[in-house]
Amino acid sequence: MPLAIKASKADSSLAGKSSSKADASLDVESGSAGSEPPSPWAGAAACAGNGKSAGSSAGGGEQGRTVAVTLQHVTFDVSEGRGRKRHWRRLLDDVAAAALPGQLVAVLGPSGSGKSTLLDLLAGRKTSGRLDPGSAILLNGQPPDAATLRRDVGYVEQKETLLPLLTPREMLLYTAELKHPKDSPLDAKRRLVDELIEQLSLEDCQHTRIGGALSRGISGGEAKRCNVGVSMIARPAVLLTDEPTSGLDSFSAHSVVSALRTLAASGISLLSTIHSPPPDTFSLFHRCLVLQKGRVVYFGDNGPAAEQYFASHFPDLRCRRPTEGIADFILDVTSSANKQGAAEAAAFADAYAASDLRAQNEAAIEAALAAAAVAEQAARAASRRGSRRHGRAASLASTSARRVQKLVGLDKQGTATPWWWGLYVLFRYRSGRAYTQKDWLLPRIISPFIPVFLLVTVYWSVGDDLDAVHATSIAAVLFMATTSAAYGSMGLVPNLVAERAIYLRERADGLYLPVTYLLYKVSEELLVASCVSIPASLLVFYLVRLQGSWALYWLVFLVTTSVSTVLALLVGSLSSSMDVAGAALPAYTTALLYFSGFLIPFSKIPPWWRWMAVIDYLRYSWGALMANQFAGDRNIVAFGGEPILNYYDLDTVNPWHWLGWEVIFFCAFTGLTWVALATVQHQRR
Ligand SMILES: Nc1ncnc2c1ncn2[C@@H]1O[C@H](COP(=O)(O)OP(=O)(O)OP(=O)(O)O)[C@@H](O)[C@H]1O
Repeated sequence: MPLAIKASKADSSLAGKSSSKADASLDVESGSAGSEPPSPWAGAAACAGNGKSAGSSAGGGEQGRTVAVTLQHVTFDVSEGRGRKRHWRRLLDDVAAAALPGQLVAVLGPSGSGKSTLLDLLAGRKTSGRLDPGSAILLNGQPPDAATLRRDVGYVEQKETLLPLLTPREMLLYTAELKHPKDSPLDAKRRLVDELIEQLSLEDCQHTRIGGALSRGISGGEAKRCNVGVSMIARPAVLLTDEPTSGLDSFSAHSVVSALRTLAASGISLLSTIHSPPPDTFSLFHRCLVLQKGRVVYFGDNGPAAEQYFASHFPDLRCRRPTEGIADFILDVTSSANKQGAAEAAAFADAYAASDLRAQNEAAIEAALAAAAVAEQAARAASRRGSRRHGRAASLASTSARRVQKLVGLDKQGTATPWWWGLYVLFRYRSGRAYTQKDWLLPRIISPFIPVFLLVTVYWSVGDDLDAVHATSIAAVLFMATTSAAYGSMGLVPNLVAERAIYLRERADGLYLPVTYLLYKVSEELLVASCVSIPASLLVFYLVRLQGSWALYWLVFLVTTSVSTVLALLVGSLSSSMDVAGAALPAYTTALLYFSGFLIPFSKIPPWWRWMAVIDYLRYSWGALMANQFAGDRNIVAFGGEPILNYYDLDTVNPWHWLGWEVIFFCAFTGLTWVALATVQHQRR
């Protein structure tokens, strides 16, 4: 257990005196493994020198562009509680730090210290809270607009969002096809993928299926590195990674951080949150930013400099154990201080606030900003268009987090490729692979034939004798055919909910528009459903000996399946979880069966429920099938001497018109699903 941090209560003069020694470390080489970059602030010059600023460079994927990230006075609050108990809680308090080109910066701190919040803010992905007007989050000295964030900042979420059926190579190429302009040659995209596979050491698993929770695939470390590769496809100048080593053994964790280090060496500014890395892995980071309860406890070089800082500012602090890494030590002493009380918890941050190290860091950030401003000015002069865009850029520094999110979240409509290209790529890579997988294909082919088998064997040739008893059986056959089409799509819901994290990440990355995803999903399912529906409807129609037009029977069956498919998509996009979706769709479909006209004829439905029958798409399906079957002379007398269509209030129905109504339902549900996919947010950050 660490000693109580008595020294932390020392006044600022103590901190100031002792810091001078530690602060000298800013000018020396990083104590971490490897050689680059030579000085902590070397990137500032690089960024000023390349003349390409975040606001002025051309489209994403441009190699050699460098971007310095600077944070000044970043203060962020979220609201908690309801009604009169509502209050603001401070998650980040006056944070100042920087990540310069070529630097790998570790963001460290006890659980709940605000590490992910900081990354989310940097990426513009925070969906709630307010950023203090004095906060400045700048890329090359400029508040970024949505397009700049999308182009220059890559974000690797903690949980992998990879497509289980693809291999790492296919996953990267698929992302490249959507993230780069459609006109850029496929060979160039392949070369980029080759380069990333090499940088991330994915050669051995590049042709192995990624797999998922239930199917064996690549290892955890390989999946993490592939996840990083997906974010690197657009060649962002800044990469943010949230706990890239979580859940990995020490060897895999080291390989992931080594890969990040390689990426940093190519000029990327990299910030990564990390938890308890092994000492040799942590030594790969150039700099570290330590947060405690949202305040900066240390920002400086990793390795001996950090050790020296803590030793000189807190002489009463326990010594580092022989086998303990500096990251574990910092985490242990800050977490213990959190448990000891508010004064102890604040002591580390208070000491840093009063230290020369902080003053030096702030001066260096100012210098980096000045250098970036010179580069920006040159770039602006070179491009009037760039200048106009710059003028329009909303000030991220003085905006609320909701606005930040609006800039890059729901408003994020910009994609690198047109919608039809997105549809082609989704279909080619995702559907192309799904169609070859028996786990995906067989349930969709076999399940429609189960009700067909039952209908055919139970009602074999029943249509040969059109008497009152058989007419009732045929009405039941048509009702069951409708019901099976409605329930058949329910199996899609779990797949949709499970895929949501991938959809949200791909949308946030600007890979495609909601309408593209919707069209891909609907066409992927309906292509299979159309093929299966032909033999299924032929079997029922001719073996049960139904009458009327087979084409109409098939079309009604197909359109009903289509409506239920879109409905499954709608429920999947609206439901917050698998449990909700699993309960909502069967409940809604069962309610529709009551009002479909078979169980209760329309005129016998209580008046206050008739509206439900009017908007019940199954009523139009079954009604159209009945009108097709019993039209004209076939409208035989059934129940109580009444012709069957009259009994069911279907005597005036034109089956083609009712099929048209079904098509209208299909369009309406498709529109609603599009709105749901575009607006409903399930991830609150
Ligand atoms: N939108 C929000 N609304 C309310 N509280 C939030 C919100 N976002 C984050 N928090 C809270 O802020 C604190 C910091 O969260 P954050 O995820 O940034 O911590 P962290 O340092 O990344 O923690 P960990 O290491 O455990 O992942 C936590 O207590 C979290 O519950």
